[in-house]
Amino acid sequence: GTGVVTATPEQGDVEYLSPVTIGGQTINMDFDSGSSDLWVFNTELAAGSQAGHSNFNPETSTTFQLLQGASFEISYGDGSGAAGNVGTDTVNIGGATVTNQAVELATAVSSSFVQDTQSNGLVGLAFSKLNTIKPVQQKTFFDNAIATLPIPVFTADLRHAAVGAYEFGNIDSTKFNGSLSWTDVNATSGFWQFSSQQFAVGTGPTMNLAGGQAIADTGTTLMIADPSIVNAYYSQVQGAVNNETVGGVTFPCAAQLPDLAVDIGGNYMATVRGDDINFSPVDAAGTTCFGGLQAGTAGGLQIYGDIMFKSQFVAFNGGNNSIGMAPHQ
Ligand SMILES: O=C(Cc1ccccc1)Nn1cnc2ccccc21
Repeated sequence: GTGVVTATPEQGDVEYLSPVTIGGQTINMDFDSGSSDLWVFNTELAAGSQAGHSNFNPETSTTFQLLQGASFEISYGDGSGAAGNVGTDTVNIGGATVTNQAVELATAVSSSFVQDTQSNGLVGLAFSKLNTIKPVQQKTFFDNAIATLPIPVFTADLRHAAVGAYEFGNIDSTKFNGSLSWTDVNATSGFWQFSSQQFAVGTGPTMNLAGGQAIADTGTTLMIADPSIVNAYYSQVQGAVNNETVGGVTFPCAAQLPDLAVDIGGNYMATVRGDDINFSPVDAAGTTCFGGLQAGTAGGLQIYGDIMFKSQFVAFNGGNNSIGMAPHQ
């Protein structure tokens, strides 16, 4: 069957939380198309780390089974991470159910996860080759569910400061304008990766980024793009500066922000709304704002995170490794 769950933004759209039922226990988790581990806060964690969180209790689940000798250890691009043991249990996401899903029980989590008490773990939705479980790598929820879904797809409908949805096994065409533009994905890296070699700032000319590559990553808050894109963009924003102290580009919160169009696989120019690139104030007075578009390393892999998803409905097709995109309805 299909599955649909709400995707509720935290304050400031830092991340989106969705309800996941593990062994009959419903826990709000962060769906992450940029990684491939399903790990959860749980009663094995130190009490100080559990505080404030919903903690899965493997002992009260009648379907949980420990995966003897298995462990995981994951670290993310922002330096955060988690590690622990592994079991299997029945995982139900909005009706889409997998009976023997690898459920990773963190025994150690980094402080940024402990502090974010609304998030109680991650559901990795990138390719299973990135799963960190040893000695035997395990499959993601989507990989396990795909054979039972009417169509081998999950979709992300993330909104600015509003409740959206993740859906498995169905494409809800009432959620986007026009038709989806489909692009082949190169799964070699384990990410939902595609070429992105052109961009345009506002009504300006289309510019080239030879060899540009990007991933669709719901687990990243911002949009990390090549410095050439970031410089071209903020050259059009009065008062934009590279602010070392806060660690990125800031500008006056009153600034008029142009849209940014980025190429998706040579088939489609995805327009990211300028408003969504005004991410958050950095000062109490709300005078200076932090950009939702920030620079990665020149020539590096670009990370199209939630800032892009707020403008684009995205379908991930695991049947033929492609991504479909269209503006939100
Ligand atoms: O790790 C990344 C991408 C990233 C961010 C910053 C610098 C370099 C690369 N995103 N991500 C994907 N899942 C995540 C989970 C937690 C934190 C970040 C997460």
